[in-house]
Amino acid sequence: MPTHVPVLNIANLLTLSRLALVPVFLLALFAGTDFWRWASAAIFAIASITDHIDGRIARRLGLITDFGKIADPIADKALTGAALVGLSALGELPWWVTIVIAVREVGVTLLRFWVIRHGVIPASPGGKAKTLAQVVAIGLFLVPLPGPLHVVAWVVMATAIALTVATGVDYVVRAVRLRARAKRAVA
Ligand SMILES: O=P(O)(O)OC[C@H](O)CO
Repeated sequence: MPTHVPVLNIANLLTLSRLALVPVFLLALFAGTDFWRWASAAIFAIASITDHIDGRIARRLGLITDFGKIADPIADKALTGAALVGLSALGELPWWVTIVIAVREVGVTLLRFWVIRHGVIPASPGGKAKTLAQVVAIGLFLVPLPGPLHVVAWVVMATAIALTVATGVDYVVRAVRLRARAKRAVA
């Protein structure tokens, strides 16, 4: 692993490109035509794929940075948050779903900054599974599915909500433990 890893490396640039795609995605979602609706789903899919790729590249090329550990989940949350708010604003997803997920995602981000003096809490395997479930659920809501298949979208969304809440609680426990360890170390 290189001793000094530049922050502006290919993995972090991919993460930043995911953030840059958020306003483009929203413009397409609210354009109001079938073509742009499919385009919004495609943009969402492309941006979500960069989430998978940036982590792999960072690990394979030894480009892991603290900036990446913080920016990667924030970029994911900006993309999924924009999609959830957009779908709720369009009346296609109940607001309570968006609010439950948003409270957890903002809360975990604040938690990460709360303990940052003591260390970085990277994405856990559960957190990654949660993001995957959210992305698949949102993708199924974005593409115009025939009525019966909408049930599938809801089953995946229910799984995503359960994982969102469970991993949120897990991060609270991790943050409290990290702080307690750090305090014991200076005592
Ligand atoms: O659950 P979080 O906040 O760690 O987010 C997980 C990331 O989105 C995985 O890329």
